[in-house]
Amino acid sequence: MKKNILITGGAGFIGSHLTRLFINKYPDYTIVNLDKLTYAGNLENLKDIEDKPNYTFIKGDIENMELVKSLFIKYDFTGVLHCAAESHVDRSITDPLAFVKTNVLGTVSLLQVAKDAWKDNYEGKLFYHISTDEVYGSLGETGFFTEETAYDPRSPYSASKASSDHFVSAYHHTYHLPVIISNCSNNYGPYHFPEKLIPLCIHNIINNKPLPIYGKGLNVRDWLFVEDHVRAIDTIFHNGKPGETYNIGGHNEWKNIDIIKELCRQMDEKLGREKGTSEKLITFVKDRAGHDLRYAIDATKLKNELGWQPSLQFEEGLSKTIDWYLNNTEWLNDVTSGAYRSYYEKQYGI
Ligand SMILES: Cc1cn([C@H]2C[C@H](O)[C@@H](COP(=O)(O)OP(=O)(O)O[C@H]3O[C@H](C)C(=O)[C@H](O)[C@H]3O)O2)c(=O)[nH]c1=O
Repeated sequence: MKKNILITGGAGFIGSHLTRLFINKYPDYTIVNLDKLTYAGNLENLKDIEDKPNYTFIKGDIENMELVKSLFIKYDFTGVLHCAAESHVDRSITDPLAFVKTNVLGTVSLLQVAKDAWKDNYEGKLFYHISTDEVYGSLGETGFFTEETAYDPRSPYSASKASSDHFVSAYHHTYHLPVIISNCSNNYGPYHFPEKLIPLCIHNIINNKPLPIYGKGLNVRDWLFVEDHVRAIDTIFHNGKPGETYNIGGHNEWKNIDIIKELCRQMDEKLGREKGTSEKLITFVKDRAGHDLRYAIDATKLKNELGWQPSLQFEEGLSKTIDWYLNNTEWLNDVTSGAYRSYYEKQYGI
């Protein structure tokens, strides 16, 4: 069946994996990727699919309602997969307003355009918001987030995502816009911008730089391979129930210090370095302000209702991820040096 779908933030980490999956799996779909190409959005992430006939890239901001309206008119979208977001918690602590702008105002602008474009006939339409488990706040040493857990965001980043989730739900309740939200745990995998824990430490191990561990490294995250996440989004987009929320997680909890030790172990082996070499780079630094202790997802609803489960064991996913970075040092050097940005700045005039 033919569909025209708008993916926002398709040049980002999760967005590029999602775009690739949809382009390759659904040749009958027309996919329009609207991305502002901020520091974390990178067209190199989509090099392998950029010439596909069902793919179009538009450089632009989700807050630009005139632009988004014109795209709805031109492409007659039946679906929106909304990935565009500022995503780094540390950046949100130093610049909260940037997060309100993109994550809150950007999402509401998009909702408004979708509602206006679809208001005469919601049949077959879906606005899908890709969100985070951080909206639920922080867990103690036990328990899991379920879809019924009350929102309790604690960082400017999670507050902005919680707010955007609430707007998505509000458009459903007030205007009956068909929406779905999924809240996912920490992702890892290829094309992850090296400001986040895993790619940052891979980059630093390669370059023999310190591995900064906040506090004592005892905070816990539930890690999911990004390709498993986008498979879940695909399943939910096609089979989920409008108005519903789905939690997505890896059931794969690690203390930060343990995950970095595992990363060091694998990288010493792959780089042919003596055992214990990379661990010596571990450096405990000042803790993140308001650092959430633990996230863990109960993804039973997704498993029972839609049959999704993670496919990859963590050690294997981490090994695949490290191999990708070792084979793509040019990508890593470009995104850390700014060479890539200046190339696309010239190309797209930003
Ligand atoms: C960058 C960095 C992080 N950390 C700690 C902080 C966290 O406890 C853990 C992971 O940090 P990271 O910034 O990679 O990810 P989270 O803060 O958990 O948030 C991530 O996962 C959720 C679901 C999203 O929704 C966010 O968009 C995504 O960024 O390592 C360090 O100890 N050192 C460092 O240098």
